[in-house]
Amino acid sequence: MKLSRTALALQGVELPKPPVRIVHLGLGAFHRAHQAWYTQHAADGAQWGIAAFSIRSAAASAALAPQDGLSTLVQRGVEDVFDVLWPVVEVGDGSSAAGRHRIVELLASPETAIVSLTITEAGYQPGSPALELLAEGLLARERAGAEPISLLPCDNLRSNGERLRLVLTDALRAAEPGWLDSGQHHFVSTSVDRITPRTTAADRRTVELATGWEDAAPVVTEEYTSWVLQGIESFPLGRPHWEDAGARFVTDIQPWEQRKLWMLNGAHTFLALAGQLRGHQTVAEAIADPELLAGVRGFWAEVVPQLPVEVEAEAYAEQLLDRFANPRIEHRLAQISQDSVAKLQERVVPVWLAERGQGRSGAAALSIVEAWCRAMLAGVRSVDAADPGIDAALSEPEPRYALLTLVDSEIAKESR
Ligand SMILES: NC(=O)c1ccc[n+]([C@@H]2O[C@H](COP(=O)([O-])OP(=O)(O)OC[C@H]3O[C@@H](n4cnc5c(N)ncnc54)[C@H](O)[C@@H]3O)[C@@H](O)[C@H]2O)c1
Ligand SMILES: O=P(O)(O)OC[C@@H](O)[C@@H](O)[C@H](O)[C@H](O)CO
Repeated sequence: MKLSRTALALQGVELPKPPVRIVHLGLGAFHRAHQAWYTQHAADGAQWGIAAFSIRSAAASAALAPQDGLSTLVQRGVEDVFDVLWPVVEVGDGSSAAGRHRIVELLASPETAIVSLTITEAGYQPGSPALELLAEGLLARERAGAEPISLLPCDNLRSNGERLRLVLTDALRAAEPGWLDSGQHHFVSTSVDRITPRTTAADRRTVELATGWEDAAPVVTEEYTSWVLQGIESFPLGRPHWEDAGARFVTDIQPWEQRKLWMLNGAHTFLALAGQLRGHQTVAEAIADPELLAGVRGFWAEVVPQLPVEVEAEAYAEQLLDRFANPRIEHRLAQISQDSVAKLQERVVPVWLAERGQGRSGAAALSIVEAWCRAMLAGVRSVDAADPGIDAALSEPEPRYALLTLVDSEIAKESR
């Protein structure tokens, strides 16, 4: 049996089908494992339907449309726990004319209260299709006279709400000078955490064997999840009560996002580069390598003193070791090694600067940047927005110095 609302209804399983109040851009695995999961587990979740759109490729929407937006969530701890995710009630292909038209229509609708995004870090670059769609939709909303909306970026970026506000203001400036500067919309910074690797054919088979239904796009994730949001007052049109599922609202997100971005994502970036250099393929393999484990621990020892006690960074580090070592989560290093230059600048260089500023060496942070250099010199490459700069640096007489300069000129000078 193929998974769909009709097929489940025939088996006596009636799932909620709430009206669309949330529009999501970036219909990947993570959105379903995280924001859709929180919505499903909010006490009032059955009032909040999500219309979710793929932006870059039609594959996710093509797989989920025949399933009425349903997908199976596999929470992979010691055992697998299977659940059907139902908050996504509509899916579309934002790369098609019809999909784009529907996104703009929904953004202009007074019923829409929230726009959330998982468009990868690249999606926040000027000119990205997601930003252009968002700009078009918000202008249509303005013309329709609908109320201001809440925008909720869920990508691994520092101050992602503010970042979105800035890039969107730029995107709108040409069309309507100064319009978005009036700040009538609400940009909510969020720190999101749940390791969700790309779904494999083996995962699809596992779901079919366990549940009896065929799901073209299940999602496999870990048990751990966390969602920290800044701006409880930023939802004038309402929101699901995500706190019921453990979401936490804070007044200052910075230490939380630093904990997550520096400790988890910084360590992932290191493991992805140094791990591939040492012939590993997954995070679990890499963290089992004593040399890499020592590198991660050394980096965390530099991060922890930079964070306030209330974020419990030491306890988070211990949890991370278990999460990274989970052999049942097959998180491939090649998936997480893209765009390393920008990631090092955001996740590792600030730790080095803070350590130096406090009179210490920052040696562990520096050794991560050096591992990246070694990877580039050894030809261990992934797609990177900085590729032209990397290629140019590699052909310099002093390639190591040129590579380090690309990441941070101070680091380059220090390690000359
Ligand atoms: N997977 C995780 O463990 C995880 C955890 C925390 C945060 N995130 C964030 O979520 C993002 C998506 O992760 P995922 O696992 O769902 O990936 P995915 O590959 O399953 O989906 C990515 C989605 O982003 C869209 N996209 C890709 N490049 C884009 C671009 N340049 N502009 C606009 N849209 C673009 C794709 O069309 C797709 O819908 C990550 O980049 C990260 O910022 C992921
Ligand atoms: O492309 P990145 O480095 O931003 O993210 C890759 C993984 O590190 C990331 O998806 C983590 O699994 C996630 O951030 C866990 O919450």
